[in-house]
Amino acid sequence: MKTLNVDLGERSYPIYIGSGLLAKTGSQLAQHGVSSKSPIMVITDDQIAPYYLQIVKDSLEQEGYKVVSAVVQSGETSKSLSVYTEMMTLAIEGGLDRSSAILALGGGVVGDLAGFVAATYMRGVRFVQIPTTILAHDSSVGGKVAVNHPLAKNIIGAFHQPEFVLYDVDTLKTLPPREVSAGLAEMLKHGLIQDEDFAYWCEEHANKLLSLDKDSLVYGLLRGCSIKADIVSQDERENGIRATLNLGHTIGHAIEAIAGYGKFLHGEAISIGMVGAAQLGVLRGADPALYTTTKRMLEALNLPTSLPADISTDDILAAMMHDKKFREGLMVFIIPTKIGEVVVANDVRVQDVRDVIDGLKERGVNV
Ligand SMILES: NC(=O)c1ccc[n+]([C@@H]2O[C@H](COP(=O)([O-])OP(=O)(O)OC[C@H]3O[C@@H](n4cnc5c(N)ncnc54)[C@H](O)[C@@H]3O)[C@@H](O)[C@H]2O)c1
Ligand SMILES: O=C(O)C(=O)C[C@@H](O)[C@H](O)[C@H](O)COP(=O)(O)O
Ligand SMILES: [Zn+2]
Repeated sequence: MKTLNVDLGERSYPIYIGSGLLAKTGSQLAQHGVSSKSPIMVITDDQIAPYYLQIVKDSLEQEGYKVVSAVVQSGETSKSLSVYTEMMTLAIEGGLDRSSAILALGGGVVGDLAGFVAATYMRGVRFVQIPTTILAHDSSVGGKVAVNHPLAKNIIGAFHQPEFVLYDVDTLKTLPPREVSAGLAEMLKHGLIQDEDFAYWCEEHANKLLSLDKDSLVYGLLRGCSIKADIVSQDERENGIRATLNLGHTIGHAIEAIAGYGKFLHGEAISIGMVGAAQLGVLRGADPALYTTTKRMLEALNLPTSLPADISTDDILAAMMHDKKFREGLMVFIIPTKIGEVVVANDVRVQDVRDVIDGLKERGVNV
C-alpha cells in the first residue's frame, strides 16, 4: 500500500492506494477514530453493490459497526436533489448522529452525492471516500462535493474534505471499457496542466492503461493523485491555482448539461472540452502542434474529440454562462500554452469561443 497526503492543516488526510484495501475498511475507520457506537452509512450504486458492498459491510461489521446501506441507480442522474433527499431520509431513519460517518463506495457520482449528504447532514458529519473508478482518483481528492441542477453541473454543493481516501485498485478490474477511457481523460488532464512528461507517459502507456495493466495503472493513479493533492493543498477553495484543474470543463460541463446528464460521460465531455481549450490556446498564439498533440493523446485513450453536428453552439454558450468560474461578467477559461502548462484567462473573446465550438463539430451540418 502507498500513502499520499493532502496537506490542509487540521483538515489534512491520507490517500491509501493499493490492493485488497476494501477488506480493511472497518479497521481503517477504527484507526481514524470513528466511533462504533454510532451507525455508519455506506452509499453506493446498483452496478457497484453486487461486486463490492458485501466486502465493505463485512469489514465494518467485524469491527463492531452498525451499517446502513443505500444503493442508488448508477449514472449521473443520481447526482440530483431528489436522490439527495432520499439519502437524507435513509440517514434520519437509520439513526445517524453527529458521530456517524458516511462512506462513498463508488465513482465520482456516488462520491459527489455522498459527500454532499455528509457535508449537510446535521450541518456536517465525517466522510470517507472509497473510489472504484479511475476517474475517482480525481473526484475522491479535494473535497468538492455536489449535485447537479438541470441547468448547471455541480451547482448545488460544498467543500467537505474526507477523513481519508481508501483506493483499492483491485476494484478497477470490473470497470467497463468506456468508463476506463473516461477516467483516463482526467488522468491525462493532470499531465496537460502541469506535467509534460506525465502527459507523454499517458500517451505512451495508453494501451497498457486501457487494458488495465496493474503497474501502469498504479503509477498513473499515484501521479494523478499527487498532482491533484498538491494543487488542492495550495488552494483548497479555488481562489487561484485550483482553477487549472478545470481544464476542458467550461465547455465540458456545458455539453453534459445540454445533452442531458449521462449522454456524454464526464470524462468524454471534458475530453472534447480539452480539445476546444487547446484550439483557444492556438488562437492566442501557441504552437499549432499543441492542438494536434492534445487531440492525438486523447484519441490514444479512445476518447471522443468532436461534438455531434446537431448540437447547438448557442445552447453551449448559454450553458457556459452558469459555470462557477463566470464572475463579474467575465468568462474564465483555462488555456493551455504548451503541453504541461496552462494559464487562467478572463479575456477570451466570445467570438473565439463560438468559432472553437463550431470547429469541434463533426464534419457536416452546423446548427
Ligand atoms: N468532486 C470532484 O472533484 C470531481 C472530479 C471529477 C469528476 N467529478 C464528478 O464525477 C462524476 C463522474 O465520476 P465517474 O466517472 O467515476 O462516474 P460514475 O460514478 O457514474 O461511475 C461510472 C460507472 O461505472 C460504474 N462503476 C463504478 N465502479 C465500478 C467498478 N469498480 N466496476 C464496475 N462498474 C463500476 C458505475 O456504476 C457507473 O455506471 C461526474 O459527476 C463528475 O462531475 C467530481
Ligand atoms: O477538484 C477540482 O477543483 C476540479 O476542478 C476537478 C474536476 O475534474 C471536477 O470535475 C470538479 O468537480 C469540477 O469542479 P466545478 O467546481 O467546476 O464543479
Ligand atoms: Zn472533472
